[in-house]
Parts: sequence; C-alpha cells; structure tokens
Amino acid sequence: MTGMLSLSNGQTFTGQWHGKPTELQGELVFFTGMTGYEEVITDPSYKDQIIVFSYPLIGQYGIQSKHLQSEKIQAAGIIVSELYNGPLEKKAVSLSEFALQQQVPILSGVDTRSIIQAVRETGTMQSHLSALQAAAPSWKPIKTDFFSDPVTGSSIQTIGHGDLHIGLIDFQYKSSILSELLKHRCKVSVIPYDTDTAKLDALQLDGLLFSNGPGDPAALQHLFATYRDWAERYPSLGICLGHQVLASAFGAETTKLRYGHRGANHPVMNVLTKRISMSSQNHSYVVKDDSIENTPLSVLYTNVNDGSIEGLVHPSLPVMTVQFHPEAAPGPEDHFGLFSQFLNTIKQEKKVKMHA
Ligand SMILES: NC(=O)CC[C@H](N)C(=O)O
Repeated sequence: MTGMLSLSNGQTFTGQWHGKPTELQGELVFFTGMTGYEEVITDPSYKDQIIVFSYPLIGQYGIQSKHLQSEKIQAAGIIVSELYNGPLEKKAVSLSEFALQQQVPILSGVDTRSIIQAVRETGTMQSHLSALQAAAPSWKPIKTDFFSDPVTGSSIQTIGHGDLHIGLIDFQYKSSILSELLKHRCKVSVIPYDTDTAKLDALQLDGLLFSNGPGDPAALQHLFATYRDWAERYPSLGICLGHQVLASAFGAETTKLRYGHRGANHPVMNVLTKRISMSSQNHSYVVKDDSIENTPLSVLYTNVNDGSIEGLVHPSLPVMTVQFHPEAAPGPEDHFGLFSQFLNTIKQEKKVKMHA
C-alpha cells in the first residue's frame, strides 16, 4: 500500500505504508543515530511526534523488550528509507510487527535525506501521514503542553532497596534512568510531577532526579516555585526536561531550537576541564544563554556544534543539570559517571549532616 507524508511547508513524499490504513498529524523530527531505534520510538519524550531516521536501514536487529524505554511506542509515526524485516534472532520481533501491534504506522522507501533537509531549512514542522494519500486537512497547532491535566490515578511507587533513597520526579521518565539508579543500588520512589510537597517530604528522600519528558518545559510553570523549594532542600540532578525545568525554577528562560538535537553523537564540552565528550540527545528546547544571569546557576557544559547550554551547576547547593542524556539509551556511555557523581555528592552531604 502506498502512503504519503505531507509537510506544512507544502512538500509531499510518497512511500510504502506498513500498518493499518489511517491518517494522523504530528510534529516532524529527525534522529541521526545509526542504531537505537528501539529506544527512540519508545522514549516518552518523543510522544506524538513523527520520527524520520537518517540512517538508511532501520529494523536490522528487530525489537527486544530489554531495550524499550517505556511500555509502548510513544512516537505517532515512523519514517525510514529502507525497512528491514528479517531474518532476525529468535527472541526478536520485527519492527514492523511491533509497530503493527501498537497501531503505529511506518512509511518506508521515502527519500529521508530530502525530508531531513526540508526540516533543517524550514525548521520543525507539523506533518501529516496518510495511507489514503489524502491531502492534509487544515493544520492543527503542534501540541507542546503535556502537563496541563493533573496526574490522576498515579501514585508514588517505590522500587529497589539500598542505602540511598532517590525520588525520581516523573515527567514520563525513560526506563534507563530508573535502571541506572537501581544499578547503583538505590531505593527509588517514582514521584508524579505534581505531588504535594508534604507527601514528598514524608518519604525522607536523600536526593531528587528530575526526569526527561515530552513537550515544552514552560507548560510546568505553575510548579516552578515548588521545584525551586525542593531543589533548595534536596541534592538534585535534572536530565533534559528536568534540566530545563530546574533552570526555569531558578529563574532562567527556555526557547525552542529550529529543529532540535536528536542523535547519539553530539559533542559537549565541560567548560571547567575543557574536556569534550560524546552525548546522546533528544530535545527541541534549550535554556536561553542570556537568561542565566538572572539565576544563581552557572554553565558547566556547552554544545560544541552550536554553543547552546548543555549543563548547569549551582555554586553552593548540590544541584546539577544536563540537557543531554547521561543514561544514553541509545548512544555513548561517556556520561554514565554522572550518576555516581550525583550519588557520591549525596553521600558526602549525608556525612556532613551526621557530623554537624
Ligand atoms: N528528552 C527530553 O526530556 C526532552 C525535553 C523537551 N521535551 C524538549 O524537547 O526539549
């Protein structure tokens, strides 16, 4: 079956449709990593987006549940140049089978280089995928607020055992972030992002990890004062959306990049050591450079390609944030050490308190 992708700048692309015939709209973003499609399509930060993969062959190793970042495909649609469907290792299901089960369409056989060029030239766009080759209906605005409804029905879940008890502030965390904490033998409480401060305090946590998440961090503005209070009282690490939210809580502003950073080889520099390392990234928004002066925070990491802010640190509190993904999944493991650094800081704080 033939399918069509229409972009809001008027360009259209036809390819082969995989899945039930349907049509849908979503923000079109591109991922440049050569591997890692299992992690990418299930990463909740890609919620409702249509992902174009720049690597020309996708599906080579099927889908294995251990790599998934959440219980389902979060992307609204998947676009690839060539789709591989087998043969595969016994344990793996094919990407197209997995997507079919979850009713997420794949468009293959498309000129992904031209699509990505269009996104780079026009910037992130609304796009329409259709099996019926129907023209796009009138464009809906891109959904960027995933946090306006209160979290109902979710409660605090505690997982694992260990000396340190970490609160994972849940903006729809990637499972690899939780696994990193569990690997370091932490007890982790997953805390809905709009939990009452009294409930959070009752857990007697040793530190907070503000998770990644979809959409615009400004959608959480109503909670910035609360997060600042938490970060001033608990050692805190922010990852991606968590970084943007903590920066905003301390007075910074965020803005949307033209087409975002999504890939597995984004070089970042530690401005103190001048050391450059490779990072995994998936974001549209960044903390605005000139807004840092309104905060107590200072820049610790910058992006080598475009100079944007990649990490912040508080001068006197144990608060650190990174725009990139230290948990990788997918991507380089250069920043796994940030988890031990965060946990060692907490241990030091605890010692200081014990002897005070
Ligand atoms: N991975 C994330 O946490 C993404 C953060 C935010 N939704 C952005 O696109 O910038």
